Parts: sequence; C-alpha cells; structure tokens
Amino acid sequence: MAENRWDVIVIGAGAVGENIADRAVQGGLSVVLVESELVGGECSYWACMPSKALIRSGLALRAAQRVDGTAQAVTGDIDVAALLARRDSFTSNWDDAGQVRWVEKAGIDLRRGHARLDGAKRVIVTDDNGDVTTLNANHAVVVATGSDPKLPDISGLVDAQPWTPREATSVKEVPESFAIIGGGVVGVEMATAYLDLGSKVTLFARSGLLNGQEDFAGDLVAKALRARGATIVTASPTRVKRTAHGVEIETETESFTASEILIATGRTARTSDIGLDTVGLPVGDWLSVDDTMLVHDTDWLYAVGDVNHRALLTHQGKYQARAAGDVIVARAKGEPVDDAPWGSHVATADHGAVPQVTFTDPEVASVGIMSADAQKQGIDVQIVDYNIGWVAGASLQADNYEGQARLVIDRELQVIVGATFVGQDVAELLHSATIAIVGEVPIARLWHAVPSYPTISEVWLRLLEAVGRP
Ligand SMILES: Cc1cc2nc3c(=O)[nH]c(=O)nc-3n(C[C@H](O)[C@H](O)[C@H](O)COP(=O)(O)OP(=O)(O)OC[C@H]3O[C@@H](n4cnc5c(N)ncnc54)[C@H](O)[C@@H]3O)c2cc1C
Ligand SMILES: NC(=O)c1ccc[n+]([C@@H]2O[C@H](COP(=O)([O-])OP(=O)(O)OC[C@H]3O[C@@H](n4cnc5c(N)ncnc54)[C@H](O)[C@@H]3O)[C@@H](O)[C@H]2O)c1
Repeated sequence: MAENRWDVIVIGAGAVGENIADRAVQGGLSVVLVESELVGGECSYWACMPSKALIRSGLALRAAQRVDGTAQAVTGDIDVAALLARRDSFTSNWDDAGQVRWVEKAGIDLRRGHARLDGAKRVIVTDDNGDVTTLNANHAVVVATGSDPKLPDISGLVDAQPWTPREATSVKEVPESFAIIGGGVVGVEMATAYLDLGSKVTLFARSGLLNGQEDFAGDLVAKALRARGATIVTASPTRVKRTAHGVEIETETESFTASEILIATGRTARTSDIGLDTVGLPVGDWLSVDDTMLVHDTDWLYAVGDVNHRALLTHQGKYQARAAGDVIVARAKGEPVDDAPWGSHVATADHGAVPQVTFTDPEVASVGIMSADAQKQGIDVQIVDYNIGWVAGASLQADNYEGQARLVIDRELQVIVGATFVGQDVAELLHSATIAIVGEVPIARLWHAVPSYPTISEVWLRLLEAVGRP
C-alpha cells in the first residue's frame, strides 16, 4: 500500500484543485490529484474560456463600429465559422493534454477516475474500466468537485432535453432561435453571444436581469440586448415541450417557440456521489467551511471553490486555493497558522470584496457590497453615481458612449465598500476598485491617486468630486 499514500489527496482537477495541489507541492508535500473528466475542469472547457471566446468577437466588432473612421471600414458581419474555430482553440478542442503536462511538470501525481471518500483520510477511485484503487492521505483530503447546473421545476423540461451551459459553450451548429431560462450571469452572457452567432434570442428572466447587482446594471444590459433584437420576458416558463421543430415554451399568459432552450438558473453542489455519508456529512449539499477552507467539525477535510458556495467564480476559487494549499502545508509541518482576517491562510476577501465582470455589451464590473445589501447590513452608506459617458476618455473610446458608475461609501469609516462600473471596456477598471476596497484606502488618500488623462479611469475623479473633498 506504500505507493498509495500521499500527504494530500485533492478530488477534482479544475482550476481550483490544480492550484491547491500546486501550492501543497511547492510547500514540500506529496499530492495526488484525482479527475473524472478533463484536467482543467469546467472553466477551461465549458464555462469561462469558451463563453468569453464566444462573446469577444462581437464586442470587438461593435467597439470598431462605435468609432467614426473605423465604422466605415468595418462593414461585414461576424464570421461565425472563424469565431467558433477561435473558441475551439481556447478549449484545445476539449483535449486536456496540455494541462496534464503542466500537472506532471508541477510534480503532482494524477489519477483518472471517480473519487469517493471512504472514511477519514481515505478515498477510493473507480476508473473507466471499473477498476478500484484506494488512496490514503497523511494530512488532508480536499474536495474541489465544483458545481452542476440546477434544473428548475418546470413541467416537461427534463423530457425536452434542454441545453445546459456545457452545450451552449461547446455549440457547433448554431440554433436558428434560442430560448434561455434565467436572467443571471450565464443568461445574459449567452444572450449576448447567441445574438452575435445569429440566433433569434428570447430570454426568460422572471425578476429582471442580473439580480444582486446594482439595478442600473440589469437595466442597461436589458436595453442593449433589446436594441440588438432580443426578446426579454419577465416571467418564468410554466411548461416546456420538445416537438419535431424544436421546443414550445409556455408562460402563464403567452406561448413561444425556439429551436433550442438553455437552462441558466444557477448551480447545485457536485457532492451527491463523493462518499460524504462515510464521514458523517449530508449528501448533495454545499460544504460549509471556515476561512481556511476546513470543513466544519473536521481537522483533515477541506472544501474549496464552487463546492463551498462562498463565491462561484474561478478567480475567487483560486484565491481560496492559495490560502488552503498554504495552510495545509503549515498545519502538516506544525508551522504557525496565519488565520487572522487578511492573513495569508484565510480567504477574507470572500466576505466583502469579491470582484466580478459580466461580459455583456455593455460590460458589468462590480466588487464588494452593493448599495441595497449595505443598507440591509445596517452600514450607513453614501451612494455616489456618475455617467461614464461624460468622461473625456470614454467619449474618445466610443462615440455616444453609454455607461454608469457607482461607489458605495461607508460614511463612518470613509472608505469604499462597493463599486460598480457598467459600460464598454470597463472590465479592466475593476481592479482599481478592488484594491481600494481591500486596502481600505481612505477617501482623502484616494484624491492623490491621479487617473491619467484622457482615460475612462477619470471616472474615479468625477466620483470623488461628487463625494466632495474631505
Ligand atoms: C457558462 C459559465 C461561464 C462562466 N464564466 C466565468 C467567468 O468568466 N469568470 C469566472 O470567474 N467564473 C466563471 N464561471 C464560474 C466558473 O466556471 C466556476 O466558478 C469554476 O469553474 C469553479 O472551479 P472549481 O475548480 O471549483 O470547479 P470545476 O471547474 O467544476 O472543477 C471540478 C472538477 O472536479 C471534477 N470532479 C467532480 N467530481 C469528481 C469526483 N468525484 N472524482 C473526480 N473528479 C471529480 C470535475 O470533473 C471537474 O473537472 C462560469 C460558469 C459558467 C457555467
Ligand atoms: N463572468 C462571470 O464571472 C460568470 C459568467 C457565468 C457564470 N458565472 C458564475 O456561474 C454561476 C452560475 O450562473 P447562473 O447564471 O446559472 O446563476 P445565477 O444565480 O447568476 O442566475 C440564475 C438566475 O436564474 C433565475 N431563475 C431561477 N429559477 C428560474 C426560473 N424557474 N425561471 C426563470 N428564472 C429563474 C434566478 O432568479 C437568477 O436570476 C454564478 O454564480 C456566476 O457567478 C460567472
């Protein structure tokens, strides 16, 4: 059995599992990483990378069309075949050989197969041939198994064989018409992409778009999607039926048809078949963890990334992975653990400083606490808005630039707790706000952070002017 013992076993080789394994190896521990599908996980093959590749061509085209001079030069439509080929290159044609090479080079052992816990610090792996191997961990087992799409309870939906984000991001034959259930991040990003691919898009968003963001974000994205021809229905389907021609979709008051239908109604924990019952934990739930990613009431089981439901984003999962990988090393070696807020072994930013870019047109870039949530949390906030279109740099970036920015400021502490930018090319602006929030930079000091002229970043100066100089 000696060869089946490692210091750490990581279940799931998505972006998160890969990063934990890497940190633990760099800290001098032996690590085995177990993967049942493709090394690289959802983000590489069916989520972030292919979805952003599907969206990028349209953003670039419209950016050119919004500048007099290039608008006259760029007169053709998107080349869908070339766009899909570019998307394929980002997924390496769904081949993980490159990522496997990285894992090997990083000194991580890799096992293919489906892993299940089998009591404390033990994991059994069943490979595609049905062969079973037992793995033992000296110090820790990490669950980094991610999440699955959540199917809403709609009559006929399962039988109608809806697409999940996997089919939508790996599309080869573009449907003539495309219905999407869910007005969250996946829904609006896929609506943006499928309009570019040439589909007629109908989006079912029962409570508007991008709930949880500032209201103006969903409003501006809805306005842009409608202007490009999308139909947005503020109701949920009550019945879906597959027919010879596609799908029929009914709400309480209307009927629609589409060639295909996508479910984009959130995620569920991928924990229903990983042996949680063998360690006394409920099956199928998100795994609840402390700030070092240790599962409550255990001293050896960690849960990192989507599966702990702290922030379902690749960058935030990788941030958790850096903290968890390092704390596993520290605990294994009996070294001090730095688990005070903002210490190197905790993911403090998960609580109030999570950045997210929604890659629509306009982009939505937000970080921290939104104004409605701040008020619910009892923080006395000042809310400051500015029209990004009035910034010189923005008007140079695109003719008739439309966009909006908001800062949420803690009046008592005089620091920013939330920021949202909506508009073309605002994604790269977001990190400035993340730094201001994480660094708790006082408003008075921010006046000394001078944005270059003429850039969109000058919106910072305009927002500070609206706050007033202390
Ligand atoms: C359409 C879409 C677009 C997205 N775009 C973005 C984006 O632009 N930016 C962003 O930050 N986030 C984005 N996300 C979210 C992002 O994809 C996830 O947050 C991220 O993939 C989570 O990483 P993870 O490693 O926790 O899980 P995963 O990437 O799901 O990896 C888990 C891995 O574990 C494996 N596994 C599961 N169970 C077992 C088992 N029992 N045994 C062995 N292996 C197992 C799986 O096969 C998988 O490879 C998007 C999500 C979707 C659906
Ligand atoms: N750019 C990015 O960072 C990015 C892109 C895509 C996905 N993601 C992540 O992936 C996760 C999943 O995204 P998602 O869009 O599936 O989930 P989500 O939680 O963002 O949105 C789901 C939406 O579906 C709606 N909904 C639920 N049931 C419904 C029903 N029966 N009828 C109509 N609407 C219904 C909800 O009200 C909600 O608005 C998110 O947490 C997101 O952070 C991130």
